Amino acid sequence: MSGLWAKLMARKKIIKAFRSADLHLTYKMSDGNERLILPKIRNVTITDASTSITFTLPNGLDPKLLKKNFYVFEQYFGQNVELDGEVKRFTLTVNKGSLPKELNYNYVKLEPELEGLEMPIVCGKDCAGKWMIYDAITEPNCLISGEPGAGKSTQLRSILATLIQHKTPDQLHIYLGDLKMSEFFLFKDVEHVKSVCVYPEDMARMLAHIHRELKRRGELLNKHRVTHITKLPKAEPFILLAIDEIVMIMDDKQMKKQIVQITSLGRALGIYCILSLQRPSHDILDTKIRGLLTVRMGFRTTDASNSKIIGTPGSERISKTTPGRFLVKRDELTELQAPYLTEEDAEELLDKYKSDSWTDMFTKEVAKCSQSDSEVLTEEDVFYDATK
Ligand SMILES: Nc1ncnc2c1ncn2[C@@H]1O[C@H](COP(=O)(O)OP(=O)(O)OP(=O)(O)O)[C@@H](O)[C@H]1O
Repeated sequence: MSGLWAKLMARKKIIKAFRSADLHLTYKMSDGNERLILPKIRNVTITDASTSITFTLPNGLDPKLLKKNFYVFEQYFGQNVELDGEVKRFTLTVNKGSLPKELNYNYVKLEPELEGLEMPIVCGKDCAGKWMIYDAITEPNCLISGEPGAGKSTQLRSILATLIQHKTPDQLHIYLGDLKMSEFFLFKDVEHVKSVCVYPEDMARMLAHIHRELKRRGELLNKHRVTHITKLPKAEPFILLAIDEIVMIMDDKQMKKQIVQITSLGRALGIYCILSLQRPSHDILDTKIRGLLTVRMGFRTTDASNSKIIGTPGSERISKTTPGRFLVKRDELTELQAPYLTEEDAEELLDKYKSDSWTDMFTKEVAKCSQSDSEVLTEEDVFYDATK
C-alpha cells in the first residue's frame, strides 16, 4: 500500500470509529437536518512500528467520552492501540508489533534498563518491544492474579531473581510465604532471603516480625525527623514480602490485619509487598486491600468478573496458548509478555547467591510471638511526628 493510500485508509477508519463511538457534536440545521461535527484529524504518521493519528476535539465535546468509548478504537484498530493527550488534542497510536510469544529472561540484557531504579520490579515487554519496569519505592504494593498455569509463579520468580542480582544482601531482605509449597524452595539458602515459610504458624511469626519492624522503622524516622527510610543517616535494608497464594492466609484475621497494615504503612519505611492469588473474590480482596495494591498484574482469568476484581478487564480474553501474557494496571492498562525464567535457569543463577550457613529465621524453634505482635499500628504510631 502506498504511503498516501495508507494514510487515507487510516483517516477513513478513525472517522468510522468516531461515528460508532458517538464522538461528535450534533447541530440541528435550519432545514431540520442534523449535522455532525467530528474531531478534526490534524496529522497521520506511519512508521515501520506504528501508525499515529493526531486529532482535536470540537469545542464542547467531553474528552471523557474518549476514555469511556476507547473500546471502539480497539474494535476498529485491534488491541495494540494507545491514546495520549488531554482536553482537546489527542494522538491515537496503533502499534504494529505484536507481543512476543515467549521472552527469555536474560539479566545481562535487562541490567541497563534497571539503572537509576532502587527496587526495580520488572513486569515485561509491551508490543512496541519496550520493557515496563517500575520502582517499588514509588509503587510499593502489587497483586499478581490469574488462573492456575497462567504464569504468576514464574513472574514472581523472575521479579525476585532480578532483585537478588540488583541488590546486595545488606540492601535487600526478602521474606517469602509459600503455603502451596511449590515455588519458593528455590530461594532457600539465598543470602538476601530471611525466610521461606510454608506453614501457617511460621507465616504468622514472619508477619509478626515484619509488623514489629514497621514500628521500629517508624520510631527511627521519628527519632531522626525524616520522612523516608532512605533519608536515615545509617541505611536500612529494603524489605520485600512476597506471598504466593494469599487465599490461604486471608482467612486468618490476625494475618490479614497485619498484611493490611504492612501494605498501608510500608511505603515510607521501605517495606514492600507482592501478593499472588489464583481466584480473586470480594471476600479475599476487599476494597481496602485492593486500594492498597496499586499495581495489578492480571494473568489469564476464567471470566470477566475475576478480571474486574483484579482491575484488569480483558484478562479473561488472554489465550491459554500464551502463558506469561498479562495485563498490568498502573495508571493505565497495558498488555505485556512476562520474561520467562525456568526453574532450572533460576536455580543455576541463584546458586552464586547461596550461603552454606543460611538459616531460616522463622523455623518452628524460633521464639514465640510476643503479645505486642497483635497490637494494631496506626499511621500515628509509625510516623508520629516525623514530619514535624
Ligand atoms: N513468561 C512465560 N513465558 C512462557 N511460558 C510461561 C511463562 N510463565 C509461565 N509459563 C509456562 O506456564 C507454566 C505455568 O506457569 P506458572 O507455574 O508460573 O503458573 P501459575 O499461574 O503460577 O500457576 P499456579 O497458580 O498453578 O501455580 C510454566 O510451567 C511455563 O511452562
